[in-house]
Amino acid sequence: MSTASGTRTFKVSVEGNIASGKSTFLDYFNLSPDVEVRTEPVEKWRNLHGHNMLALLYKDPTRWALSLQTYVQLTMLQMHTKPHERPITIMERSIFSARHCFVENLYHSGKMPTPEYIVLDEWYQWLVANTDVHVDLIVYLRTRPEVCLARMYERDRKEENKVPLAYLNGLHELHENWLVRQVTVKPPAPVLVLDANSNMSDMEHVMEEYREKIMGRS
Ligand SMILES: Cc1cc2cn([C@H]3C[C@H](O)[C@@H](CO)O3)c(=O)nc2[nH]1
Repeated sequence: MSTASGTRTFKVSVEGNIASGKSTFLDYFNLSPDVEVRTEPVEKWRNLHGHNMLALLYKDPTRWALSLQTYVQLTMLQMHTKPHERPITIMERSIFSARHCFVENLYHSGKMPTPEYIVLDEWYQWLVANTDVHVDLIVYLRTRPEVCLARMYERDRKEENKVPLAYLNGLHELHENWLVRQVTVKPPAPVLVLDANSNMSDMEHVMEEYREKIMGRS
């Protein structure tokens, strides 16, 4: 994918569980003029023409999982395909984690009926085959679910205030299967695994190292 000015864009997706530290990690890259950071469009999911799709999901997942995940898939596709202005684009999550982590988790935890799961997968398979959603590198912020649970409650996003550890455990295992064990589907790009359990502010040196790794690969 080339930028408007014609140079090739290096595309990175930062993956990880809920409250694994992605926003903090992305903040470190927001400083560089060569990097465009594209954060997860969670505000769109919280206000779709006045409807809070995220709140609806957590209130009644079986009723609303398809609606939210269909809209997530659209907003992630928009994030992948928006014209790239800078040599490096770093995205918060991707159409891939939408499908292989969040949709999979809802389905395998019995919150999404099989026909709805198949409809989402048909859309996903067509989009991946017919649009340019490629990424060149995945950075996986690897955490223990208990660490995410504590950070999630500390962040205190109102829709998430009843999300149980079991939900984070499910998402964790799916990230591990996808990005580390690679037993289910192969990741779409090489994976850099970063241990994100310690407090992000203690990780300045690690962030610096990763910034060099990512800038070096671009
Ligand atoms: C790609 C993708 C991200 C994503 C986030 N979420 C939820 C988890 C968090 O509570 C919130 C912000 O990441 O949205 C979801 O239900 N489905 C998703 N799919």
